[in-house]
Amino acid sequence: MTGTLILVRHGQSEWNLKNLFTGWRNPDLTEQGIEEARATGRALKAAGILPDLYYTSALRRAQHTLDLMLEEMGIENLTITRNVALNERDYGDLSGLNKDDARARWGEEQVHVWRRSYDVPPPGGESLKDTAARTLPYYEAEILPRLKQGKTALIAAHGNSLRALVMAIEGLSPEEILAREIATGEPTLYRIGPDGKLVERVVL
Ligand SMILES: O=C(O)[C@H](O)COP(=O)(O)O
Repeated sequence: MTGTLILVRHGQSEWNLKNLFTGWRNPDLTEQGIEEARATGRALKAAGILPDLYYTSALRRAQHTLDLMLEEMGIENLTITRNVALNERDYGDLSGLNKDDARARWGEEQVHVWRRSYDVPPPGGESLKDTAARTLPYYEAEILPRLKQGKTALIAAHGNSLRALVMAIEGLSPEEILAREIATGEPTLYRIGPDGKLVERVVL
C-alpha cells in the first residue's frame, strides 16, 4: 500500500507582491494568493484527494493557504499540526529588503548566491542546507512513518522548506534542486512506498 504526500507552496503573499525578502517575517496572502490557494483546494478535491493528516508552518501565509484549501475541499473537524520546522528559510539581514534594491547594493551575482546556492547562507540567515537540517528530521520523524503506513498527508509550506523536502524525496543533487522553482499555490504529489522510497510523482 502506498502513502500519498501533497506539498503545496503558499499562495502569493503581500511581500511576494512587493518583491521583498520574507523568510520568517509574517505577511498574509494577497487577493491573488487567496485565489491560488482556493484553486489548489478545488484541484485536490477534483482529483478525489482526502488527506488523513495536515501540516503547516508557524507562519500565517502557509496557515491561511491551508485553511482556504480545506474550505474548498469541504473538510472540517480536523487536526492541523503547525511546526516551525516547516517555516521558510530564515533570510536573516535580508528580511524586509526589496530584492532589486539588494541586487543594486550587493550585485546580481552575490544576491543569486544567497538565494540559490546550496550552502552559502545570507548574512545572519539560513542556507538551503541549514533549512534542510531542520525540515528533514521533522519530516522523517513525524510524517514519513505515516506515509509508510499508507496514509495521505498534506503539507502547506514555503518555497525553500519544500525544496528541502523535494531534494530528499526525489534524490536530487544541490544543482538540480536549485534549478527547481516552486510557484505560489503549486501542488506536488508523491506516492511513497512502505519502504519510504518514492514510487512516483503525479502531476495534478
Ligand atoms: O522568503 C522569501 O522571500 C520567499 O518566500 C522565497 O524567496 P526566494 O525565491 O528568494 O528564495
